[in-house]
Amino acid sequence: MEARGLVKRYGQVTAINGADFELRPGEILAVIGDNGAGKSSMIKALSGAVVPDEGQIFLDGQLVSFRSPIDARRQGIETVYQDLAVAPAMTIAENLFLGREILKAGPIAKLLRIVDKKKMHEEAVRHMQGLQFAIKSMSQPVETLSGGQRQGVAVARSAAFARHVVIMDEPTAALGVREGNMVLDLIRKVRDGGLPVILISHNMPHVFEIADRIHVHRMGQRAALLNPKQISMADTVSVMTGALKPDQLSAEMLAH
Ligand SMILES: Nc1ncnc2c1ncn2[C@@H]1O[C@H](COP(=O)(O)OP(=O)(O)OP(=O)(O)O)[C@@H](O)[C@H]1O
Repeated sequence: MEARGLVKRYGQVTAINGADFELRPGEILAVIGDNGAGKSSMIKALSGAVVPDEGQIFLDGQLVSFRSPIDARRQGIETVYQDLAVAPAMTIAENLFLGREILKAGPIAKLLRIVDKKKMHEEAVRHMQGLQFAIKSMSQPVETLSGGQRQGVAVARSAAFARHVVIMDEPTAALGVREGNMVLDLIRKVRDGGLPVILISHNMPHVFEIADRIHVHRMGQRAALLNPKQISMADTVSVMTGALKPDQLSAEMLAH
């Protein structure tokens, strides 16, 4: 996924100020930036939640434009939001297929929208096993799971339906250490399964643990693309706050 020169203004405020973006196949790209840097606005433009005033978005080299999140979803982009976006009273299997239920075969079943619970259950088991997600039963209501497991269900759902990109907005923010690590593992599995991941996070240790490249956002733009294997966390934070300019960094610290 690529974007060139994205702009979004809210009255006097320019939330996205000519931002470029690039996500490569098979990578986890972390997006970091101070509060108000415009990360969410850019991510919303990439996921159809905001229509940019200017700029272009490309998927596999093709120009695309999203009028809504549903539009972006149809084109293979799934987003996991930080606020544990699952339906607590429904089972894991039902949550995985929420809004995309598999209907039973035949015209009457289709007309009456009779869902094929057995098939959904089987598919859910297959998919969760593929992600090595340890759950006793897919018929368990999501409210009986821990916070980390719930977020795991949201991640698994996005991975099941995304064809191009999975976007995760602070997926570990509400979680404890062990649960956060579990979600990080799951994100790695999503990448290793072939889907590139955009991870918006304020959690530097998580970013450094998992990201292949780091997009630093500052004042509505991409300030730098960093190589987490070559730059320290302290220098990364300095780039984020503007204390360190990208041209003061060595070539290896920059990602290409
Ligand atoms: N719907 C809106 N209406 C008006 N101003 C907005 C709107 N959304 C964002 N902004 C403004 O745009 C700027 C960028 O906000 P944005 O939420 O994109 O930043 P952020 O980097 O995601 O911040 P945070 O890390 O705090 O979530 C801010 O000044 C914000 O007040």
